[in-house]
Amino acid sequence: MSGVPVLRAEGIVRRYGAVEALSGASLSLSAGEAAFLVGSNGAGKSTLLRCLAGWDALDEGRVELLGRRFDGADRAQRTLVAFVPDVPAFYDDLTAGEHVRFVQRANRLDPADDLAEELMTRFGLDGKRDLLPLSYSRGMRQKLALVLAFARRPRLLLLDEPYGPLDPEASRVLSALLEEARAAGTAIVASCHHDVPGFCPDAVLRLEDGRLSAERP
Ligand SMILES: Nc1ncnc2c1ncn2[C@@H]1O[C@H](COP(=O)(O)OP(=O)(O)OP(=O)(O)O)[C@@H](O)[C@H]1O
Repeated sequence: MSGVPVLRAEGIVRRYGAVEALSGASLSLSAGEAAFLVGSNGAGKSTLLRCLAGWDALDEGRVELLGRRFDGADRAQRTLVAFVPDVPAFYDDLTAGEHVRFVQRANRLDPADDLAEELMTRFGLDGKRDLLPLSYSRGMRQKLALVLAFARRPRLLLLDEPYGPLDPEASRVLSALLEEARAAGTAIVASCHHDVPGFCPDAVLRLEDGRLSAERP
């Protein structure tokens, strides 16, 4: 499969009524490539990430995951993708630790694989596993969502404003995790309004008026 991009999007159009949020967005990312998605408020960043994740239907265009059309319907394909939206959602009645176990089971991860536990510790959540995410602060919920996403070792990682609510220490942890995921061959798209500490993307994707342009530093 070498040479086949992990993610390829061609001519994505997404409309909300009369508003055309995306007007033909195209991109391609290989294994181990990380792109930051930038653009002003309302430029369409969240919309693009939701379309790439298979959460929103496209009005036109096509998304391919490892060379196969992807629309979020196929379970096996879905296990390859992790998406952390701008406001992560959790089950009301499950503790943080139960979320971790649920994601491990749902994705058939090896129970002996303690990456999730290691991630909980790196984000300082190891003493908070018996609490409900509802009782977490916004930054703690973001950390838990990131733990659940990275623990799956996805081929494609999509992150909507992942640094937003994180404190400087947690931001450094996230940058280190992105670096490790990139080294392991994960393709990454993360929307960001600012430069972040400790991580330099391979490409910057700029959304303007629903159109996407790529800059490779
Ligand atoms: N559910 C919706 N219904 C109607 N319009 C929507 C919906 N979601 C997004 N839009 C519109 O689509 C456009 C793109 O919105 P989107 O949230 O993707 O932008 P964004 O770049 O993520 O913005 P921000 O930086 O503020 O998070 C905006 O004009 C927005 O008003």
